[in-house]
Amino acid sequence: MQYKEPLLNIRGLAVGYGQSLVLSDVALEVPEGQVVCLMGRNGVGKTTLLKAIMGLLNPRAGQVRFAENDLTKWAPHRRAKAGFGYVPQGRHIFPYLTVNENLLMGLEAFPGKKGRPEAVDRMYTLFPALKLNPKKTAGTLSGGQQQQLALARALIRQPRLLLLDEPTEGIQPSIVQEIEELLQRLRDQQDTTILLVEQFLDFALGIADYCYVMEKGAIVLEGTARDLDYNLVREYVAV
Ligand SMILES: Nc1ncnc2c1ncn2[C@@H]1O[C@H](COP(=O)(O)OP(=O)(O)OP(=O)(O)O)[C@@H](O)[C@H]1O
Repeated sequence: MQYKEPLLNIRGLAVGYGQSLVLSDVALEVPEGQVVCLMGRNGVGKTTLLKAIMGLLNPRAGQVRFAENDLTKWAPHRRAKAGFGYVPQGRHIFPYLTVNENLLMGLEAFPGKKGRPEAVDRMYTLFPALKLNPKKTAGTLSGGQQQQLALARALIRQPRLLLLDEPTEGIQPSIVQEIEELLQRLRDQQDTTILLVEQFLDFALGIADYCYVMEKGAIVLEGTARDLDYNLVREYVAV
């Protein structure tokens, strides 16, 4: 059978800040249509890896391949156009803009995109809580609603690969469950491929097809969510 390259294919990635090297020789694959989760304690390098994948940090070695193209030297906006959607840690919504304006900002870099009202309506169908408050200033929403808005702003462009940095951080359990259901629906119905950074173990194992565990800038454990040793993963993730 012919080898099919995973949608996202990271090889030998080394990334650092100034003198310090944070990631070394990281290899990670995200097959099309799957949810892959990256876990690990605070400070092991998960956000650094997502930023390097998004093109916000330049790697010192290694390759980022997407849909069989080498994107390693591509700028972030070019990766976004190629189909990357990124929801950073801390959400980074525009607090002084309304919910509706935040959603439209998701399309801003894509002036040629037609069907804006349809795109916005699609997001309101996915996130009914946002539909209740389209004119509300985003900064006054609850943490859970802000997270939903950040997700919607990334999803409005229908990215082929969604990069999510700790979507459950600081969010109440009922909204965590809503986000879990949404990610499952995205994977199952819309065929969105997801790379999720997450420290909330039950959430991660509940949604992921495949998991990587990171320690001190290197992948130390990987496997399907079903086969991974729960207690061992917990040891790596527990503070
Ligand atoms: N802008 C920066 N300049 C210098 N060092 C940084 C910078 N950002 C992160 N680091 C360092 O890189 C290492 C990895 O940080 P990173 O944020 O990638 O970890 P993380 O696993 O995502 O942790 P967290 O869950 O706390 O976000 C840490 O030691 C951190 O202090």
